[in-house]
Amino acid sequence: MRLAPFWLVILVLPPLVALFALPPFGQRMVILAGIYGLMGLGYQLVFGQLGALNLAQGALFGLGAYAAALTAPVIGPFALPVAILAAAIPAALVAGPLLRLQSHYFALATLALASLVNLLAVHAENLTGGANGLAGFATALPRGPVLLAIVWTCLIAGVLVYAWLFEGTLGKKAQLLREAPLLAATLGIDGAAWRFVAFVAGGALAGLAGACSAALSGVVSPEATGFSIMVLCLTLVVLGGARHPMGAVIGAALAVGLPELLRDLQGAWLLAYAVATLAVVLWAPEGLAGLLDRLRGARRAPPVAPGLPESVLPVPGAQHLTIDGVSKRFGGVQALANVSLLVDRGEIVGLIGPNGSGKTTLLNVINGLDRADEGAITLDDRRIEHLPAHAVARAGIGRSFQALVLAGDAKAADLARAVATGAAFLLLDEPAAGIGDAERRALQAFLAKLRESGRGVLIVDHDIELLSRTCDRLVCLDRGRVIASGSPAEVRADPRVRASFLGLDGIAA
Ligand SMILES: Nc1ncnc2c1ncn2[C@@H]1O[C@H](COP(=O)(O)OP(=O)(O)OP(=O)(O)O)[C@@H](O)[C@H]1O
Repeated sequence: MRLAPFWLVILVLPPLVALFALPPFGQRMVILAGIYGLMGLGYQLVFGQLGALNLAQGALFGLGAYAAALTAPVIGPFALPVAILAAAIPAALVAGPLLRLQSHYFALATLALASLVNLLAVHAENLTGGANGLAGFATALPRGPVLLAIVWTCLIAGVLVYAWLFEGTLGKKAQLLREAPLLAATLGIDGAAWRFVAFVAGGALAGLAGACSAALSGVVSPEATGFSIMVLCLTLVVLGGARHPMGAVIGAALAVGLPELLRDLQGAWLLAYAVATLAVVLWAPEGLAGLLDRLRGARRAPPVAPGLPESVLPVPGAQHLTIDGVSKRFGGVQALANVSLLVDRGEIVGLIGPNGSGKTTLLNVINGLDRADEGAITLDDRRIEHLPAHAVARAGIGRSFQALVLAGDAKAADLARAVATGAAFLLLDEPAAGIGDAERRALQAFLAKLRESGRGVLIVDHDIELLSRTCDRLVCLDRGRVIASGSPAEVRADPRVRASFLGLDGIAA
Protein backbone atom coordinates (compact mmCIF):
# COMPACT_ATOMS: atom_id res chain seq x y z
CA MET A 1 0.00 0.00 0.00
CA ARG A 2 1.91 3.10 -1.16
CA LEU A 3 -0.66 5.91 -0.74
CA ALA A 4 0.59 8.46 1.82
CA PRO A 5 -1.51 8.62 5.03
CA PHE A 6 -2.34 12.26 4.18
CA TRP A 7 -4.04 11.15 0.97
CA LEU A 8 -5.63 8.12 2.58
CA VAL A 9 -7.46 10.41 5.00
CA ILE A 10 -8.58 12.70 2.17
CA LEU A 11 -9.77 9.67 0.22
CA VAL A 12 -11.93 8.06 2.91
CA LEU A 13 -13.25 11.29 4.45
CA PRO A 14 -15.90 12.26 1.83
CA PRO A 15 -17.95 9.03 1.96
CA LEU A 16 -17.74 8.87 5.75
CA VAL A 17 -18.83 12.49 6.17
CA ALA A 18 -21.56 11.98 3.57
CA LEU A 19 -22.90 8.82 5.22
CA PHE A 20 -22.94 10.15 8.76
CA ALA A 21 -23.27 13.92 8.53
CA LEU A 22 -24.67 15.11 5.21
CA PRO A 23 -28.28 15.51 4.11
CA PRO A 24 -29.45 13.65 0.94
CA PHE A 25 -28.41 16.55 -1.32
CA GLY A 26 -24.88 16.52 0.08
CA GLN A 27 -24.74 12.74 -0.29
CA ARG A 28 -25.76 13.13 -3.92
CA MET A 29 -22.87 15.51 -4.53
CA VAL A 30 -20.40 13.09 -2.95
CA ILE A 31 -21.79 10.20 -5.04
CA LEU A 32 -21.42 12.31 -8.19
CA ALA A 33 -17.83 13.19 -7.27
CA GLY A 34 -17.15 9.48 -6.75
CA ILE A 35 -18.65 8.66 -10.15
CA TYR A 36 -16.49 11.27 -11.88
CA GLY A 37 -13.54 9.99 -9.87
CA LEU A 38 -14.07 6.45 -11.21
CA MET A 39 -14.33 7.70 -14.78
CA GLY A 40 -11.23 9.87 -14.33
CA LEU A 41 -9.23 7.08 -12.68
CA GLY A 42 -9.91 4.86 -15.71
CA TYR A 43 -8.88 7.74 -17.95
CA GLN A 44 -5.59 8.16 -16.08
CA LEU A 45 -4.51 4.69 -17.19
CA VAL A 46 -4.35 5.60 -20.89
CA PHE A 47 -3.99 9.38 -20.84
CA GLY A 48 -1.89 9.78 -17.72
CA GLN A 49 0.27 6.70 -17.62
CA LEU A 50 0.70 6.00 -21.33
CA GLY A 51 0.35 9.57 -22.57
CA ALA A 52 -2.23 8.75 -25.27
CA LEU A 53 -5.03 11.29 -25.85
CA ASN A 54 -8.08 9.03 -25.66
CA LEU A 55 -11.30 10.87 -26.58
CA ALA A 56 -13.61 7.85 -26.23
CA GLN A 57 -13.81 7.68 -22.44
CA GLY A 58 -17.06 9.70 -22.41
CA ALA A 59 -18.61 7.32 -24.96
CA LEU A 60 -17.64 4.29 -22.86
CA PHE A 61 -19.21 6.05 -19.85
CA GLY A 62 -22.40 6.44 -21.93
CA LEU A 63 -22.36 2.77 -22.97
CA GLY A 64 -22.26 1.79 -19.30
CA ALA A 65 -25.15 4.13 -18.52
CA TYR A 66 -27.33 2.73 -21.35
CA ALA A 67 -26.45 -0.88 -20.50
CA ALA A 68 -27.49 -0.31 -16.88
CA ALA A 69 -30.73 1.45 -17.89
CA LEU A 70 -31.66 -1.31 -20.35
CA THR A 71 -30.86 -4.32 -18.17
CA ALA A 72 -31.80 -3.06 -14.69
CA PRO A 73 -35.55 -3.75 -15.09
CA VAL A 74 -34.70 -7.41 -15.79
CA ILE A 75 -31.66 -8.18 -13.64
CA GLY A 76 -31.75 -5.43 -11.02
CA PRO A 77 -28.39 -4.54 -9.41
CA PHE A 78 -26.58 -7.09 -11.59
CA ALA A 79 -26.92 -4.38 -14.24
CA LEU A 80 -23.76 -2.83 -12.73
CA PRO A 81 -21.38 -5.69 -13.72
CA VAL A 82 -23.21 -5.94 -17.05
CA ALA A 83 -22.50 -2.24 -17.62
CA ILE A 84 -18.81 -2.82 -16.93
CA LEU A 85 -18.76 -5.51 -19.62
CA ALA A 86 -20.84 -3.36 -21.98
CA ALA A 87 -18.02 -0.79 -21.96
CA ALA A 88 -15.04 -3.14 -21.62
CA ILE A 89 -15.99 -5.52 -24.46
CA PRO A 90 -16.37 -2.82 -27.16
CA ALA A 91 -13.19 -1.22 -25.82
CA ALA A 92 -11.38 -4.57 -26.26
CA LEU A 93 -12.82 -5.03 -29.76
CA VAL A 94 -11.69 -1.64 -31.05
CA ALA A 95 -8.45 -1.61 -29.06
CA GLY A 96 -6.53 -3.72 -31.59
CA PRO A 97 -6.78 -1.37 -34.58
CA LEU A 98 -6.98 1.86 -32.52
CA LEU A 99 -3.91 1.25 -30.43
CA ARG A 100 -1.69 0.73 -33.45
CA LEU A 101 -2.24 4.39 -34.36
CA GLN A 102 0.22 7.03 -33.25
CA SER A 103 -0.60 10.15 -31.17
CA HIS A 104 -3.01 12.45 -33.03
CA TYR A 105 -4.32 9.65 -35.27
CA PHE A 106 -5.21 7.73 -32.12
CA ALA A 107 -7.00 10.81 -30.74
CA LEU A 108 -8.96 11.25 -33.99
CA ALA A 109 -9.93 7.58 -34.13
CA THR A 110 -11.19 7.64 -30.53
CA LEU A 111 -13.12 10.83 -31.38
CA ALA A 112 -14.73 9.02 -34.33
CA LEU A 113 -15.66 6.13 -32.02
CA ALA A 114 -17.24 8.58 -29.57
CA SER A 115 -19.26 10.22 -32.38
CA LEU A 116 -20.47 6.81 -33.54
CA VAL A 117 -21.73 5.89 -30.06
CA ASN A 118 -23.43 9.27 -29.77
CA LEU A 119 -25.14 8.83 -33.18
CA LEU A 120 -26.34 5.39 -32.13
CA ALA A 121 -27.74 6.80 -28.90
CA VAL A 122 -29.69 9.44 -30.83
CA HIS A 123 -30.89 7.34 -33.77
CA ALA A 124 -31.39 3.79 -32.45
CA GLU A 125 -34.69 4.98 -30.93
CA ASN A 126 -36.17 1.52 -30.36
CA LEU A 127 -33.29 0.62 -28.10
CA THR A 128 -32.21 3.93 -26.59
CA GLY A 129 -35.39 6.00 -26.62
CA GLY A 130 -33.69 8.47 -29.01
CA ALA A 131 -33.36 12.06 -27.88
CA ASN A 132 -35.79 11.49 -24.98
CA GLY A 133 -33.61 8.77 -23.54
CA LEU A 134 -34.60 6.09 -21.03
CA ALA A 135 -36.24 6.46 -17.62
CA GLY A 136 -38.16 4.43 -15.07
CA PHE A 137 -35.39 1.94 -14.34
CA ALA A 138 -33.81 3.56 -11.29
CA THR A 139 -35.86 1.72 -8.65
CA ALA A 140 -34.19 -1.53 -9.77
CA LEU A 141 -30.71 -0.09 -9.10
CA PRO A 142 -28.93 0.73 -5.83
CA ARG A 143 -29.71 4.24 -4.58
CA GLY A 144 -28.88 6.62 -1.74
CA PRO A 145 -26.38 5.38 0.86
CA VAL A 146 -26.04 1.96 -0.82
CA LEU A 147 -25.04 3.60 -4.09
CA LEU A 148 -22.69 5.90 -2.19
CA ALA A 149 -21.06 2.88 -0.52
CA ILE A 150 -20.68 1.04 -3.84
CA VAL A 151 -19.21 4.03 -5.69
CA TRP A 152 -16.73 4.99 -3.00
CA THR A 153 -15.70 1.44 -2.13
CA CYS A 154 -14.86 0.89 -5.81
CA LEU A 155 -13.10 4.26 -6.03
CA ILE A 156 -11.05 3.75 -2.86
CA ALA A 157 -10.06 0.23 -3.98
CA GLY A 158 -9.23 1.55 -7.47
CA VAL A 159 -7.05 4.38 -6.13
CA LEU A 160 -5.18 2.02 -3.78
CA VAL A 161 -4.54 -0.52 -6.53
CA TYR A 162 -3.47 2.25 -8.92
CA ALA A 163 -1.07 3.71 -6.31
CA TRP A 164 0.36 0.28 -5.55
CA LEU A 165 0.75 -0.64 -9.22
CA PHE A 166 2.36 2.53 -10.50
CA GLU A 167 4.55 3.45 -7.54
CA GLY A 168 7.22 0.86 -8.30
CA THR A 169 8.67 -0.84 -11.34
CA LEU A 170 5.40 -0.72 -13.26
CA GLY A 171 5.34 3.08 -12.99
CA LYS A 172 8.90 3.25 -14.34
CA LYS A 173 7.96 0.99 -17.24
CA ALA A 174 4.91 3.14 -17.99
CA GLN A 175 7.14 6.24 -17.92
CA LEU A 176 9.52 4.60 -20.37
CA LEU A 177 6.65 3.62 -22.67
CA ARG A 178 5.32 7.17 -22.52
CA GLU A 179 8.61 9.00 -23.00
CA ALA A 180 10.81 6.57 -24.95
CA PRO A 181 8.69 3.85 -26.59
CA LEU A 182 11.54 2.54 -28.76
CA LEU A 183 13.84 2.20 -25.77
CA ALA A 184 11.03 0.46 -23.87
CA ALA A 185 10.64 -2.05 -26.70
CA THR A 186 14.35 -2.87 -26.70
CA LEU A 187 14.06 -3.61 -22.98
CA GLY A 188 11.39 -6.21 -23.72
CA ILE A 189 8.34 -4.10 -22.74
CA ASP A 190 5.38 -4.99 -24.95
CA GLY A 191 3.80 -1.56 -25.50
CA ALA A 192 0.83 -2.94 -27.46
CA ALA A 193 -0.16 -5.30 -24.64
CA TRP A 194 0.16 -2.47 -22.10
CA ARG A 195 -2.00 -0.11 -24.13
CA PHE A 196 -4.59 -2.85 -24.63
CA VAL A 197 -4.88 -3.61 -20.90
CA ALA A 198 -4.96 0.09 -19.97
CA PHE A 199 -7.61 0.95 -22.57
CA VAL A 200 -9.88 -1.96 -21.59
CA ALA A 201 -9.45 -1.48 -17.82
CA GLY A 202 -10.03 2.27 -18.26
CA GLY A 203 -13.15 1.49 -20.30
CA ALA A 204 -14.42 -0.88 -17.62
CA LEU A 205 -14.13 1.87 -15.00
CA ALA A 206 -15.93 4.28 -17.34
CA GLY A 207 -18.72 1.70 -17.79
CA LEU A 208 -19.10 1.31 -14.02
CA ALA A 209 -19.15 5.10 -13.60
CA GLY A 210 -21.80 5.41 -16.34
CA ALA A 211 -24.00 2.77 -14.70
CA CYS A 212 -23.72 4.50 -11.32
CA SER A 213 -24.57 7.82 -12.92
CA ALA A 214 -27.69 6.21 -14.45
CA ALA A 215 -28.62 4.92 -11.00
CA LEU A 216 -28.07 8.39 -9.50
CA SER A 217 -29.98 10.45 -12.05
CA GLY A 218 -32.66 7.90 -13.02
CA VAL A 219 -32.47 9.07 -16.64
CA VAL A 220 -30.10 8.21 -19.48
CA SER A 221 -30.11 10.37 -22.60
CA PRO A 222 -27.64 10.85 -25.50
CA GLU A 223 -26.01 13.53 -23.34
CA ALA A 224 -24.38 10.68 -21.40
CA THR A 225 -22.37 9.81 -24.52
CA GLY A 226 -21.79 13.43 -25.58
CA PHE A 227 -18.58 15.36 -25.90
CA SER A 228 -19.20 17.46 -22.79
CA ILE A 229 -18.72 14.44 -20.53
CA MET A 230 -15.45 13.71 -22.34
CA VAL A 231 -14.23 17.28 -21.88
CA LEU A 232 -15.20 17.09 -18.22
CA CYS A 233 -13.21 13.87 -17.85
CA LEU A 234 -10.15 15.34 -19.57
CA THR A 235 -10.18 18.59 -17.58
CA LEU A 236 -10.75 16.98 -14.22
CA VAL A 237 -7.82 14.64 -14.77
CA VAL A 238 -5.53 17.47 -15.94
CA LEU A 239 -6.66 19.65 -13.05
CA GLY A 240 -6.25 16.97 -10.40
CA GLY A 241 -3.06 15.38 -11.77
CA ALA A 242 -2.97 13.04 -14.74
CA ARG A 243 -0.71 10.45 -13.10
CA HIS A 244 -1.13 11.05 -9.39
CA PRO A 245 -3.20 8.32 -7.68
CA MET A 246 -5.42 11.05 -6.22
CA GLY A 247 -5.55 13.15 -9.39
CA ALA A 248 -8.99 11.99 -10.54
CA VAL A 249 -10.44 12.24 -7.02
CA ILE A 250 -9.22 15.82 -6.52
CA GLY A 251 -10.30 16.83 -10.03
CA ALA A 252 -13.73 15.23 -9.56
CA ALA A 253 -14.23 16.94 -6.20
CA LEU A 254 -13.51 20.29 -7.85
CA ALA A 255 -15.72 19.55 -10.86
CA VAL A 256 -18.65 18.82 -8.55
CA GLY A 257 -17.85 21.26 -5.76
CA LEU A 258 -16.91 24.40 -7.69
CA PRO A 259 -20.29 24.89 -9.42
CA GLU A 260 -21.96 24.56 -6.00
CA LEU A 261 -19.54 26.84 -4.20
CA LEU A 262 -19.69 29.47 -6.94
CA ARG A 263 -23.41 29.07 -7.52
CA ASP A 264 -23.98 32.80 -6.89
CA LEU A 265 -21.71 33.66 -9.79
CA GLN A 266 -24.08 31.70 -12.01
CA GLY A 267 -22.42 31.00 -15.37
CA ALA A 268 -19.18 32.59 -14.16
CA TRP A 269 -18.19 29.42 -12.34
CA LEU A 270 -17.25 28.05 -15.74
CA LEU A 271 -14.84 30.96 -16.13
CA ALA A 272 -13.36 30.21 -12.70
CA TYR A 273 -12.99 26.55 -13.68
CA ALA A 274 -11.32 27.49 -16.98
CA VAL A 275 -8.91 29.90 -15.23
CA ALA A 276 -8.06 27.27 -12.61
CA THR A 277 -7.40 24.70 -15.33
CA LEU A 278 -5.20 27.10 -17.27
CA ALA A 279 -3.27 28.06 -14.14
CA VAL A 280 -2.65 24.39 -13.33
CA VAL A 281 -1.50 23.61 -16.86
CA LEU A 282 0.92 26.57 -16.77
CA TRP A 283 2.26 26.45 -13.22
CA ALA A 284 1.57 22.99 -11.86
CA PRO A 285 1.62 20.56 -14.77
CA GLU A 286 1.72 17.70 -12.27
CA GLY A 287 -1.83 18.76 -11.24
CA LEU A 288 -3.26 19.95 -7.93
CA ALA A 289 -2.54 16.63 -6.21
CA GLY A 290 1.12 16.90 -7.27
CA LEU A 291 1.19 20.56 -6.22
CA LEU A 292 -0.14 19.63 -2.78
CA ASP A 293 2.55 16.98 -2.50
CA ARG A 294 5.14 19.62 -3.37
CA LEU A 295 3.75 22.14 -0.87
CA ARG A 296 3.65 19.66 1.99
CA GLY A 297 7.23 18.67 1.16
CA ALA A 298 6.49 15.05 0.31
CA ARG A 299 9.71 13.19 -0.34
CA ARG A 300 10.24 11.90 -3.84
CA ALA A 301 12.31 8.79 -4.40
CA PRO A 302 15.88 10.03 -5.00
CA PRO A 303 17.03 9.52 -8.58
CA VAL A 304 19.24 6.48 -8.94
CA ALA A 305 22.82 7.56 -9.58
CA PRO A 306 23.58 6.41 -13.09
CA GLY A 307 26.78 4.54 -13.68
CA LEU A 308 28.26 1.44 -15.21
CA PRO A 309 27.64 -1.72 -13.15
CA GLU A 310 30.59 -2.87 -11.02
CA SER A 311 30.24 -6.48 -12.09
CA VAL A 312 28.55 -8.32 -14.93
CA LEU A 313 27.27 -11.81 -14.24
CA PRO A 314 27.09 -14.58 -16.84
CA VAL A 315 23.66 -15.18 -18.39
CA PRO A 316 22.11 -18.21 -20.07
CA GLY A 317 20.79 -18.10 -23.64
CA ALA A 318 21.75 -18.56 -27.27
CA GLN A 319 25.41 -18.91 -28.28
CA HIS A 320 25.51 -17.44 -31.80
CA LEU A 321 23.95 -14.40 -33.41
CA THR A 322 24.00 -14.78 -37.18
CA ILE A 323 23.10 -12.12 -39.75
CA ASP A 324 22.78 -13.70 -43.16
CA GLY A 325 22.28 -11.75 -46.40
CA VAL A 326 20.30 -8.90 -44.83
CA SER A 327 19.17 -6.03 -47.07
CA LYS A 328 17.19 -2.92 -46.26
CA ARG A 329 16.06 -0.12 -48.53
CA PHE A 330 14.54 3.25 -47.57
CA GLY A 331 12.88 4.55 -50.73
CA GLY A 332 15.77 5.20 -53.10
CA VAL A 333 18.47 4.55 -50.46
CA GLN A 334 19.98 1.08 -50.22
CA ALA A 335 20.86 1.27 -46.51
CA LEU A 336 21.97 -2.38 -46.28
CA ALA A 337 22.91 -4.70 -49.15
CA ASN A 338 23.35 -8.41 -48.51
CA VAL A 339 25.08 -7.95 -45.14
CA SER A 340 26.29 -11.09 -43.38
CA LEU A 341 28.16 -11.33 -40.11
CA LEU A 342 28.42 -13.50 -37.04
CA VAL A 343 28.77 -12.60 -33.35
CA ASP A 344 29.62 -15.32 -30.85
CA ARG A 345 29.36 -15.26 -27.09
CA GLY A 346 32.45 -13.85 -25.41
CA GLU A 347 33.33 -11.89 -28.53
CA ILE A 348 33.33 -8.16 -29.26
CA VAL A 349 32.75 -7.25 -32.88
CA GLY A 350 33.23 -3.63 -33.94
CA LEU A 351 31.11 -2.23 -36.76
CA ILE A 352 32.78 0.70 -38.52
CA GLY A 353 32.09 2.70 -41.64
CA PRO A 354 31.62 6.27 -42.84
CA ASN A 355 28.52 8.31 -41.97
CA GLY A 356 25.42 6.92 -43.61
CA SER A 357 27.00 3.53 -44.35
CA GLY A 358 24.17 1.62 -42.61
CA LYS A 359 25.60 0.84 -39.15
CA THR A 360 22.61 2.06 -37.11
CA THR A 361 20.21 0.56 -39.64
CA LEU A 362 21.87 -2.83 -39.16
CA LEU A 363 21.45 -2.58 -35.38
CA ASN A 364 17.82 -1.49 -35.85
CA VAL A 365 17.11 -4.41 -38.14
CA ILE A 366 18.68 -6.92 -35.71
CA ASN A 367 16.70 -5.33 -32.87
CA GLY A 368 13.36 -5.47 -34.65
CA LEU A 369 13.02 -1.67 -34.73
CA ASP A 370 13.26 -1.84 -38.53
CA ARG A 371 12.18 -4.80 -40.64
CA ALA A 372 14.72 -6.33 -43.09
CA ASP A 373 13.55 -6.57 -46.72
CA GLU A 374 15.57 -9.74 -47.24
CA GLY A 375 17.83 -12.07 -45.31
CA ALA A 376 17.77 -14.05 -42.10
CA ILE A 377 18.74 -13.21 -38.53
CA THR A 378 19.09 -16.14 -36.16
CA LEU A 379 19.90 -16.77 -32.53
CA ASP A 380 21.38 -20.29 -32.73
CA ASP A 381 18.69 -21.95 -34.88
CA ARG A 382 15.84 -19.57 -34.08
CA ARG A 383 14.83 -17.10 -36.79
CA ILE A 384 14.11 -13.70 -35.23
CA GLU A 385 13.95 -11.25 -38.16
CA HIS A 386 10.14 -11.25 -38.10
CA LEU A 387 9.83 -10.58 -34.34
CA PRO A 388 8.74 -7.20 -32.89
CA ALA A 389 11.37 -5.31 -30.89
CA HIS A 390 10.12 -6.35 -27.44
CA ALA A 391 10.19 -10.03 -28.49
CA VAL A 392 13.75 -9.70 -29.87
CA ALA A 393 14.75 -8.21 -26.51
CA ARG A 394 13.14 -11.11 -24.68
CA ALA A 395 14.94 -13.53 -27.00
CA GLY A 396 18.22 -12.16 -25.63
CA ILE A 397 19.38 -9.10 -27.57
CA GLY A 398 19.88 -5.83 -25.68
CA ARG A 399 20.54 -2.40 -27.12
CA SER A 400 22.02 0.96 -26.22
CA PHE A 401 21.31 4.06 -28.26
CA GLN A 402 23.22 6.63 -30.24
CA ALA A 403 20.78 9.47 -29.55
CA LEU A 404 22.09 10.09 -26.04
CA VAL A 405 25.23 11.74 -27.37
CA LEU A 406 25.09 14.83 -25.17
CA ALA A 407 24.67 13.30 -21.72
CA GLY A 408 27.94 11.33 -20.64
CA ASP A 409 25.71 9.94 -17.29
CA ALA A 410 22.72 9.12 -19.49
CA LYS A 411 24.94 6.95 -21.67
CA ALA A 412 26.17 4.98 -18.67
CA ALA A 413 22.59 4.49 -17.52
CA ASP A 414 21.62 3.40 -21.03
CA LEU A 415 24.38 0.79 -21.07
CA ALA A 416 23.56 -0.39 -17.57
CA ARG A 417 19.89 -0.73 -18.54
CA ALA A 418 20.73 -2.82 -21.60
CA VAL A 419 22.98 -5.11 -19.53
CA ALA A 420 20.37 -5.39 -16.75
CA THR A 421 17.92 -7.04 -19.15
CA GLY A 422 20.13 -10.13 -18.94
CA ALA A 423 20.57 -10.21 -22.71
CA ALA A 424 23.19 -12.63 -24.05
CA PHE A 425 24.00 -10.24 -26.93
CA LEU A 426 24.34 -6.48 -26.78
CA LEU A 427 24.18 -4.00 -29.64
CA LEU A 428 25.90 -0.78 -28.60
CA ASP A 429 25.46 2.28 -30.79
CA GLU A 430 28.27 4.82 -30.35
CA PRO A 431 28.76 4.41 -26.58
CA ALA A 432 31.98 6.46 -26.74
CA ALA A 433 30.56 9.47 -28.61
CA GLY A 434 30.97 12.67 -26.62
CA ILE A 435 32.57 11.14 -23.50
CA GLY A 436 35.85 12.17 -21.85
CA ASP A 437 39.08 10.20 -21.40
CA ALA A 438 38.19 8.85 -17.94
CA GLU A 439 34.80 7.58 -19.12
CA ARG A 440 36.47 6.10 -22.19
CA ARG A 441 38.82 4.08 -19.99
CA ALA A 442 35.86 2.98 -17.83
CA LEU A 443 33.97 1.98 -20.98
CA GLN A 444 36.93 -0.06 -22.21
CA ALA A 445 37.15 -1.89 -18.87
CA PHE A 446 33.40 -2.44 -18.92
CA LEU A 447 33.51 -3.92 -22.42
CA ALA A 448 36.18 -6.32 -21.19
CA LYS A 449 33.85 -7.34 -18.34
CA LEU A 450 31.08 -7.99 -20.85
CA ARG A 451 33.41 -10.27 -22.78
CA GLU A 452 34.50 -12.10 -19.60
CA SER A 453 30.87 -12.64 -18.62
CA GLY A 454 30.32 -14.37 -21.96
CA ARG A 455 28.20 -11.64 -23.59
CA GLY A 456 28.43 -11.24 -27.34
CA VAL A 457 28.81 -7.56 -28.27
CA LEU A 458 28.30 -5.77 -31.57
CA ILE A 459 29.55 -2.22 -31.09
CA VAL A 460 29.29 0.74 -33.47
CA ASP A 461 31.66 3.63 -32.89
CA HIS A 462 33.75 6.17 -34.73
CA ASP A 463 36.62 5.85 -32.21
CA ILE A 464 38.76 3.44 -34.21
CA GLU A 465 41.48 3.41 -31.52
CA LEU A 466 39.05 2.32 -28.83
CA LEU A 467 37.60 -0.35 -31.13
CA SER A 468 41.06 -1.58 -32.12
CA ARG A 469 42.04 -1.97 -28.45
CA THR A 470 38.77 -3.63 -27.46
CA CYS A 471 37.38 -5.67 -30.34
CA ASP A 472 38.22 -9.21 -31.42
CA ARG A 473 37.11 -8.42 -34.97
CA LEU A 474 36.09 -5.42 -37.01
CA VAL A 475 33.55 -5.31 -39.83
CA CYS A 476 33.54 -2.27 -42.11
CA LEU A 477 30.42 -1.16 -43.99
CA ASP A 478 30.38 1.20 -46.95
CA ARG A 479 27.10 2.24 -48.57
CA GLY A 480 25.34 -0.70 -46.95
CA ARG A 481 27.89 -3.36 -48.01
CA VAL A 482 30.51 -5.21 -46.00
CA ILE A 483 33.81 -4.14 -47.56
CA ALA A 484 36.19 -5.69 -45.01
CA SER A 485 36.11 -8.04 -42.05
CA GLY A 486 38.85 -9.50 -39.83
CA SER A 487 41.15 -8.62 -36.96
CA PRO A 488 41.45 -4.88 -36.19
CA ALA A 489 44.94 -4.80 -37.72
CA GLU A 490 43.77 -6.52 -40.91
CA VAL A 491 40.74 -4.27 -41.35
CA ARG A 492 42.70 -1.08 -40.65
CA ALA A 493 45.25 -2.11 -43.24
CA ASP A 494 42.61 -2.82 -45.89
CA PRO A 495 42.97 -0.25 -48.71
CA ARG A 496 39.18 0.11 -49.16
CA VAL A 497 38.74 0.80 -45.44
CA ARG A 498 41.59 3.28 -45.49
CA ALA A 499 40.05 5.06 -48.44
CA SER A 500 36.39 5.05 -47.41
CA PHE A 501 36.46 5.29 -43.63
CA LEU A 502 39.87 6.31 -42.36
CA GLY A 503 40.51 8.89 -45.08
CA LEU A 504 44.10 7.58 -45.39
CA ASP A 505 44.08 6.64 -49.04
CA GLY A 506 47.71 6.51 -50.26
CA ILE A 507 49.23 6.82 -46.73
CA ALA A 508 51.26 3.81 -45.48
CA ALA A 509 49.42 1.57 -42.93
N1 LIG B 1 14.15 5.86 -41.47
C1 LIG B 1 14.87 6.17 -42.56
N2 LIG B 1 14.27 6.68 -43.65
C2 LIG B 1 14.98 6.98 -44.75
N3 LIG B 1 16.32 6.82 -44.86
C3 LIG B 1 16.97 6.33 -43.79
C4 LIG B 1 16.28 5.99 -42.58
N4 LIG B 1 17.20 5.51 -41.69
C5 LIG B 1 18.40 5.57 -42.32
N5 LIG B 1 18.26 6.06 -43.58
C6 LIG B 1 19.33 6.23 -44.57
O1 LIG B 1 20.02 4.99 -44.64
C7 LIG B 1 21.40 5.23 -44.75
C8 LIG B 1 22.13 4.55 -43.61
O2 LIG B 1 21.86 5.30 -42.43
P1 LIG B 1 22.42 4.86 -41.00
O3 LIG B 1 21.89 5.81 -39.98
O4 LIG B 1 22.17 3.43 -40.79
O5 LIG B 1 23.97 5.09 -41.20
P2 LIG B 1 25.13 5.10 -40.10
O6 LIG B 1 26.25 4.33 -40.69
O7 LIG B 1 24.60 4.63 -38.79
O8 LIG B 1 25.47 6.63 -40.04
P3 LIG B 1 26.12 7.49 -38.82
O9 LIG B 1 27.53 7.03 -38.64
O10 LIG B 1 26.05 8.90 -39.31
O11 LIG B 1 25.28 7.25 -37.60
C9 LIG B 1 21.61 6.73 -44.80
O12 LIG B 1 21.67 7.13 -46.14
C10 LIG B 1 20.36 7.26 -44.14
O13 LIG B 1 20.04 8.54 -44.62
